[in-house]
Amino acid sequence: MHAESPSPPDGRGNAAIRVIVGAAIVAERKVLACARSHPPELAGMWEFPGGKVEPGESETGALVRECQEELGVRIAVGDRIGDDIPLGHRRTVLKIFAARLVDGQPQPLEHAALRWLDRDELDEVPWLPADAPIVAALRAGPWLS
Ligand SMILES: Nc1nc2c([nH]c(=O)n2[C@H]2C[C@H](O)[C@@H](COP(=O)(O)OP(=O)(O)OP(=O)(O)O)O2)c(=O)[nH]1
Repeated sequence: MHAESPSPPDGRGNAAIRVIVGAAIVAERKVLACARSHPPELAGMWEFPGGKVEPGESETGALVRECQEELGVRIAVGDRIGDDIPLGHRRTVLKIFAARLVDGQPQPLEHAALRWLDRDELDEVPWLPADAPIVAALRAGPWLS
């Protein structure tokens, strides 16, 4: 028996940390918001496209893959927005990156709906609760101005 030490906030040196990456895709001063279609308890809540970083994958690589799978687009990944966000599940963090479209127009291949939101529209959709600090950072920061 041993006491577990707290997870380091950035996951460095701890392979057990699960990272979920999300893309704040910005175009013409608007950010792309996506309505989840599953699981039932999350359906209808809005998020940034993304998902789990798979073993052996970089965070950027995972984000590019997820946006291709979910939206049918190629993105270029930019700077981090906000800090690591601990999720409810043990040892899971959410990291959001700014991104821009390189090829294609987003299609809701896995989501129930997509919306481009300008700064004044950010509160018009029910975001997943964990995304609140990112939405606040988008409102306060340079990305949508
Ligand atoms: N993609 C994404 N997930 C988010 C956000 N905010 C947030 O709390 N989450 C949570 C919801 C889910 O519990 C988890 C992501 O799981 P997921 O099901 O989208 O990941 P995935 O596509 O790799 O999973 P899978 O369906 O392939 O099993 O992170 C967000 O803005 N974007």
